[in-house]
Parts: sequence; C-alpha cells; structure tokens
Amino acid sequence: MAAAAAGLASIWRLSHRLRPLQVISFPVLQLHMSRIAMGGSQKDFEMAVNQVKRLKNEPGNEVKLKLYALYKQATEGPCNMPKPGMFDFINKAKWDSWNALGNLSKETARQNYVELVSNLSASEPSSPGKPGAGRKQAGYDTLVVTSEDGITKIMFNRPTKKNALNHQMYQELMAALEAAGKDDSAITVITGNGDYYSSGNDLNNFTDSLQDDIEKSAQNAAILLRNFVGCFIDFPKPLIAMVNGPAVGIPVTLLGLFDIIYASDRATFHTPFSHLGQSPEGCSSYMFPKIMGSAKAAEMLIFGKKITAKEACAQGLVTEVFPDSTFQKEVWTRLKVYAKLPPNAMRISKQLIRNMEKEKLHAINSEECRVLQSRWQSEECANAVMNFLSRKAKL
Ligand SMILES: CCCCCC/C=C/C(=O)SCCNC(=O)CCNC(=O)[C@H](O)C(C)(C)COP(=O)(O)OP(=O)(O)OC[C@H]1O[C@@H](n2cnc3c(N)ncnc32)[C@H](O)[C@@H]1OP(=O)(O)O
Repeated sequence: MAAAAAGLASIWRLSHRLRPLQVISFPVLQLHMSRIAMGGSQKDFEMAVNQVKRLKNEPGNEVKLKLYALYKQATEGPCNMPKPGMFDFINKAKWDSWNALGNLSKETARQNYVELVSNLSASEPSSPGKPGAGRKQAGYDTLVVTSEDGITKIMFNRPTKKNALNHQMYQELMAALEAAGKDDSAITVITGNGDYYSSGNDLNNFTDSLQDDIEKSAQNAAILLRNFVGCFIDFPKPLIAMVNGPAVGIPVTLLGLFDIIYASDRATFHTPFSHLGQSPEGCSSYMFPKIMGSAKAAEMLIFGKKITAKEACAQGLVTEVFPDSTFQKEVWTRLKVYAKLPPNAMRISKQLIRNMEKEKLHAINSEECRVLQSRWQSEECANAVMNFLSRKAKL
C-alpha cells in the first residue's frame, strides 16, 4: 500500500514537471494522443483536462485515481484492460478505480470529471475570478475550507467514499463551523467534492459499536451527534447548502437547519432510516413535517422514499434547482452578490428567525439522539450495517 502511495505520488509530481508527451500514464496527457468522441460537454471536458495540469495543490492519491478513472471512462468507456497482478500496485489501483465505474456513461463520466476539476480548482490558492476560491485553510483532511469574497466555503472532501462522514469529518466539520461562525465572512456555504454531496454517516463508524462495549460506543456516538447537530442549530450566520449531487441520510436531514438550499438537478434526497434500522436525526423529525407537511415527511423519514431535486423543491426542502451544467457558475454568481449585503443585518435577521425555536430544536436534537442511541444497539441496525459492509446491500 505504501509502495502504491509513493508510486502514485511520483506519477503526480512527474506529470507536473514533464512536458505532456513525456508522461504517458496520467490521463490528462493522453488527450494529446487520442481524439475522442464529441459530446455536449466536450469543450468543458477539454478545458478541465487542461486545468488539471495547472493545479498547484496536491490533490491526494484518492482524487488522482478518481480523475484517472473518470478520464478513462469518459474517453474509452467501461474498463477494458486485463486486471493487473496483485503486486503491480500502481496499475492495480488505477484498474480498480476505473473498473469501479462500471457502466457509467461516457457523458456522465465527462460531467463528473469536469465537476471534480472545478471543485479542485475552487480550492486552489488565489484563482482570480473563480467563485468560492481562496486560500485553502490548513488543518483539515476530510474537508477543503476556503474563504474569499465574503464567503467561507466548507467542502466535504472524500469523493471516492461519496463524501461519507467518518468520525474525523464530524470533528472537522464542527471545528470548521465554529471558525466560520467567527470569521469575517458574511455567509457560509457547505458543498461536496465529486459526484456526491454526501452519502451520509460512514457505516464503518459502526464497526466499533459492533464490538465489545456496544453500550458505551452508542453513548459516545449519541454525544458526538448531539454536539454536531447543535453546531448547525447555533450557527450564527446565513448557512447555504450547495447540493451538488445525491445526498443520503444525515446530510439530508440537516438541510432543515440551513437557511438556503440550492441543488443541482442531479441531486437526490434520501433518508433510508428504516432500511438501516435507525431513526431520523438532525431535527428532521420536527423540521421536515414543518417544511413539507407530515404526509410527505413520513414518506421520506419512515418509508425512505428517495426524492429528486425537483420534488424536494416543490416540497419546500430546496430553495431552487439549477441544471447541473450551470450549477456552479449560477450559484456562485448569486452568492457573491448576497455576500456583499451588510453582514450584520443578515446575521441579525437569521438569528431572529432561528432564536424563536432554538431551545425547542436543542430539545428535539437531544431526543432524537436518545432514540438513536438505543436503535444503534438493535439487531435491525446491526444487520443493516453488516449487510452494507459485507457488500450484500446498497441503498
Ligand atoms: C457519530 C454517528 C452519527 C450517526 C448519525 C446518523 C446518520 C445516519 C445516516 O447518515 S444514514 C445513511 C448512511 N448511508 C448509507 O447507508 C449509504 C451507504 N452507501 C450506499 O448505499 C452506496 O455506497 C451509495 C448508494 C451511496 C453509492 O453507491 P455507488 O455509486 O454504487 O458507489 P459505491 O457503493 O461503490 O461507493 C463508493 C465507495 O464509497 C463507499 N461508501 C459510500 N457510502 C458510504 C457510507 N455511507 N459509509 C461507508 N462507505 C461508503 C463505498 O463503500 C465504496 O467504497 P470502496 O470503493 O468499496 O472502498
């Protein structure tokens, strides 16, 4: 594994030092050698391919593999290479990554590639004119946090895990929100890197709970969850979600605590708690019926109905839906204008709206965590998690 990591790092370094034709293994450079079928977003794709060469931040092996896989899928279609031997670490990692894309269409792969590069560029140091860009703040592994133009952007950054929230990400999100609440930006935006907004709680978080001291683990998780959701209840500034793709579980339920939710038309909203032997959190047991009416909320929270961005908008959960191809551009343009409004006035208005219900929301949060603490110790929950982890079930 260490050898693979070192190998990939060196490919990345080389691809930045050498002239394109000298490097044959990295996908961006293969553009010079192959002419690919033209499609709707081909131009964006070619621009993204060029943009990758200019990235200054080292994106990490996970992201590089994702870029590689999306490039290959976009230009050649499903993986068509023989599987490399188990000791051929680098090629095996690349093959795995490409092969994992299955039958994803070339067009979707192209779009995902463009989106991934756009997110990577947004977190580059000082990219003039790039909305939501700015210097990347240090101290986060699972997030990319940037501040510019009066906007602090917090981006989930585990794209190869569909931005699932592991324990570290919960902790880092709390720290990022704490800092964003106090910094000099006017608004805060949360979004996801890659094709997902977030696939929710990382189900590996449960492996601890399924070991010896289940009761203690469930208690600790409930405390973590209560504090985490508490940060959203108490967040003092306008909080905006840019839902760039599908969202599952807690990133969906938390939306009830945001002030504005903009969604790509690729986004879906899914809260499969019963399927997972669990129950709603993020104050959704109160906010969802309030936002969309009890019948629609029950369909989502009890029966796990997945809804589209358009449906979520019709039900009042989402503020506005944008075509995926223009999502980033349109939303950032709008947010940059909002961020120029007097920050104190915005803050005070937000607090007026929120303070009416703050106490109630904290009480609901505590109750949801109490119920979940017991759910996490149930057989229904253990079976659902084990099924996912042993790859027997996906949503
Ligand atoms: C402190 C505790 C607080 C708890 C709070 C309570 C929160 C509750 C919830 O959030 S409930 C929702 C939990 N989420 C899920 O059940 C989603 C599970 N994931 C899936 O069903 C699928 O992965 C998918 C539908 C999201 C995407 O499917 P697909 O497009 O086919 O991709 P892959 O499944 O191949 O995923 C790629 C890669 O990511 C890993 N992964 C995705 N989601 C999760 C996840 N939630 N937990 C852990 N890992 C996840 C997946 O395993 C793959 O990894 P691999 O490449 O195999 O290493």
